[in-house]
Amino acid sequence: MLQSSATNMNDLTSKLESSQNKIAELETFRQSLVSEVAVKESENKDILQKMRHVEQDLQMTARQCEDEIRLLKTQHSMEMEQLRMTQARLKQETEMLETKLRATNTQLELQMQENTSLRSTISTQSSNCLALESDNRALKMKIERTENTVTQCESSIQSLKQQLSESQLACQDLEQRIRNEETIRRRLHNTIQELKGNIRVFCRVRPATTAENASRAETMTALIKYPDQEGRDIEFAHAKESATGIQIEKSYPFTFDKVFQTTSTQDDVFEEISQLVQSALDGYNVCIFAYGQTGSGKTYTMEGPLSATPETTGMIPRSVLQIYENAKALESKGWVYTMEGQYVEIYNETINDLLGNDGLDTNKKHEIRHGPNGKTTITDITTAVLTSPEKVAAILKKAAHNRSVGSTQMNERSSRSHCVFTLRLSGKNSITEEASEGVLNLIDLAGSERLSQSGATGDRLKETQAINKSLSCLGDVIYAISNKDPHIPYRNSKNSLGGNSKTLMFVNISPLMSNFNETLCSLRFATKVNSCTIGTATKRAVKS
Ligand SMILES: Nc1ncnc2c1ncn2[C@@H]1O[C@H](COP(=O)(O)OP(=O)(O)OP(=O)(O)O)[C@@H](O)[C@H]1O
Repeated sequence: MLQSSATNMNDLTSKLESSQNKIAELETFRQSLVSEVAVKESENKDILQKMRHVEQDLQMTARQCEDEIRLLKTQHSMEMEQLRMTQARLKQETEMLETKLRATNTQLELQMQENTSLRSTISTQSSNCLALESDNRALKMKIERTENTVTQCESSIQSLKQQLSESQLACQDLEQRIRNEETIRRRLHNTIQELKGNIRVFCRVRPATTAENASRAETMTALIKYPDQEGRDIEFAHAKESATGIQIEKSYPFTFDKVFQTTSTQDDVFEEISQLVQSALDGYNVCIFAYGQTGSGKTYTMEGPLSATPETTGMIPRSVLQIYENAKALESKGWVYTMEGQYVEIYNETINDLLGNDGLDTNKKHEIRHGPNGKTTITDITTAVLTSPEKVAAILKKAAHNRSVGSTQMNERSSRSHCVFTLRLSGKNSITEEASEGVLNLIDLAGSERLSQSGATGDRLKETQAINKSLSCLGDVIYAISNKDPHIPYRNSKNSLGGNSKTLMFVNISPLMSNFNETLCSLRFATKVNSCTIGTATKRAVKS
């Protein structure tokens, strides 16, 4: 055991010795390290010293750099601003230039187009020029020829002037002859009118109205025939429609101076009366009146329908216009006319002034006066001097407005009054020293229907009785004149006729079967009137 401990001791001693050696080595190494650390520390100090220097340098450099950078940045931003401004200016300039370029391009295109058209114009013009040059040559030749003709013409003008002065003398001579012939024409025209007889009768059949055509009962028109070519005959037949067809029960033939069928126009009718109207200008008393039952077309014939057109206007406006135009035309032959118009309504045997200012003044009394010179006048009545066609139209309008229009079962727009339009014409011829005084009476009579037919009662019955009385007086006057009765009952009726009138009666008839009996009465009365010869109308003697 001791042995082992000694061994261990040895071991430990050797170990201690090696450890001490190692410690010595380590001490040596530590000392070398300390010296080395000292060296390093001094180096480190140097380095730190250097680093501080470097740091200071760096800081200085950094500051300098920052200053430089700031400066550069300022410079840069200024340069950038300048650059932006330059860029904007450049952009603007570019845009302007582009716009200019576009305009220039358009102009260029236009110029090119113009150029092309100018080129073609130039080529056309040059070919035209060639043609003109040749025309010019031809014209020059023509001018030469014309100059020759002008010389010839001048000499013929001279001879024509000579002829003209001879013709003017002949013309004056012819004008004098025309004036003489106008006097002869008047005389001949009136002789013809006189030869035709004083009371002439024209029959007019009105067409069925639209309302009548629409109603079945009214559509039944009577059978009317116009057998002759001259338009003077009318045959009125009572017809019955049965299974075997239309059977004529009885036929009634009549003859008048003229028969106007349903298709006749206002123009056709006026053509036939215009000559008679002319007589008033030549100094005659002309009387045209329309007779017939209510709704037979008297007002249509004399005045025209309510809203008349130039085609449908009636005999009164047409006559006045014709007289006005003829009087104007006669001015060149030395005639100067004054025309005065009166328009009255005879209602219930009372005369009303249709041209009065404040509508119808029914309280104002008017009387008919027959003067010793054959002139018939009405007291206190408005007289309109007609100086223009407009004045004529205005008085006709005023009269239509004032006219009293009533209604019966027969016709809605039934007129229960007689209407008398009087036109007095005084003419003087300063060349021939002739003078004339004529009167034109245009009368739209009240409906002639019999009492039983009209269905009138009360005031209407009184009106119808007055109408019938005045119309029967009209018949009395006509018969008395035709029988050369010394007592002519003029004063029986306010609308009596003068024996020195050239008279025309329209008998207006309805085409309806329902009016058959009334139509027959009218046609029979008209036949009696037509058979009257009441002597020759005389021109009013006027001292010039
Ligand atoms: N020739 C014609 N052509 C067309 N229509 C007509 C004709 N004649 C008359 N008429 C029409 O027949 C109707 C009756 O005519 P109008 O009023 O002229 O009758 P009238 O005899 O004057 O009646 P009244 O006695 O009541 O005055 C009206 O509607 C009118 O327009």
